[in-house]
Amino acid sequence: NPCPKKQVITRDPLPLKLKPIEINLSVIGPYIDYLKEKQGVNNVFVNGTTGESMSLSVEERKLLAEEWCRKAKGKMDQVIVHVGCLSLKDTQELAHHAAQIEADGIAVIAPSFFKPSSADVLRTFLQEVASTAPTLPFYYYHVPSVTGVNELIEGIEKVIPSFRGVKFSGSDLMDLGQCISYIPPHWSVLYGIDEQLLGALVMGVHGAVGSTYNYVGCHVNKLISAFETGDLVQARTIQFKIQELVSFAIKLGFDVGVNKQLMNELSGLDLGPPRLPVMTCPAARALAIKQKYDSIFPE
Ligand SMILES: CC(=O)N[C@@H]([C@@H](O)[C@H](O)[C@H](O)CO)[C@@H](O)CC(=O)C(=O)O
Repeated sequence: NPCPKKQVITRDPLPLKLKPIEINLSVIGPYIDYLKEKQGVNNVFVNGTTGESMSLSVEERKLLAEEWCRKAKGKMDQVIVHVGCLSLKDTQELAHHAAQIEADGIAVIAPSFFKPSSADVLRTFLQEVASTAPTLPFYYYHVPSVTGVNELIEGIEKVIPSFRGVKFSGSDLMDLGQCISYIPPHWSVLYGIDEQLLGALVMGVHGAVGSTYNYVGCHVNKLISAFETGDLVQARTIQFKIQELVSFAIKLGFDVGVNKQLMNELSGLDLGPPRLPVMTCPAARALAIKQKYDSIFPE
């Protein structure tokens, strides 16, 4: 019988939301205060992965970047605005805008639908973007699935004089080490895998950009200080705690939507839900991760 009478539906029904979730600029100011005062975070990287940039319109990204820059003035050391889009024109428009609003730097990820066919092609894409904001420090947002970083950065300063470093979101320590050993002293490599930052610090990264720093920022600052003073036992202890939290979350299902909910719960601010196709985190999952957080990092 091709048409069974009974069907068992085991999936949770998807929420039917016809209108996209709107951005809420009013929470940015209070969120900056929370990051600074409660997490000891003094630099922000906005409109990246955690900020769901790829789900936002160019206009929305401009409004968000503007508000971050305005509210962070005098409070944060740096606001780096990620401006990468699938379209070169949109990326250029956002880069130009970031310069107008006096962001401290821009970062660009490689387009991921029509992927650049070689490092040379990607370098040309980045060069075209950088030329629209030539005075802004420029960071390449490296996600290894798109292209190798080392072939890309070799000689890049000749075509992008404003090049200042890489946001490195790969786990290959050989690739990372070669990137760090290549770069001049005025560039930075910012590491993007929170659960293995300590390994990257040993390799020589200069900083870290990560989603979990929204709520473990204060602990990561202690990890970095412990590393810098040579207290590896303490640095490892903190790193292992972060690993415990992340692996617990991954087992339950960890994505940008879950992160967003954790930011809500742990900041105490109403930052709202994510936008489709990122799904809102089920309440039970957020609660379980929050309880785990509280047990790993008691007040
Ligand atoms: C793929 C991804 O979202 N990576 C995160 C990490 O912080 C990641 O969530 C964390 O290491 C847990 O795996 C960040 O690198 C993303 C990030 O910094 C950004 O918002 O641009």
